[in-house]
Amino acid sequence: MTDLARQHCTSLPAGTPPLAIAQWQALQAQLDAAWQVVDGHHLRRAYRLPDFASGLALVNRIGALAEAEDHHPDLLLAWGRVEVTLWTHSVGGLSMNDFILAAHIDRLAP
Ligand SMILES: C[C@H](O)[C@H](O)[C@H]1CNC2=NC(N)=NC(=O)C2=N1
Repeated sequence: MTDLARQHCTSLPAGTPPLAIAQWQALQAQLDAAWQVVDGHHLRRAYRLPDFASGLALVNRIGALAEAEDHHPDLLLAWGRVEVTLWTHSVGGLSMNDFILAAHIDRLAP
């Protein structure tokens, strides 16, 4: 298990700034290589699945993690595809919480 996957999301004080480039690059290196940082603002991973039901099951498992961590990705479900997009609304960009939740998601078998 990575260090990130041992951590849990925490509520961030008002005014917390988004992570700087060097900070998110170091965290991204600890995740599955499938995660991409898009526009320096959000974190995205796409999964290919054999059918709709497998994607729905993955969405449900990610949803349960999101509720447990009180940190919620946008989830796109299509036939054979799930896309997970994470950012922290309260900071207007990326925070530690995005990388912690991504590390927990990486522990789920797709
Ligand atoms: C009160 C509660 O902790 C907040 O609304 C949480 C819920 N889930 C969240 N999810 C995401 N992705 N960003 C947030 O800032 C966020 N805030």
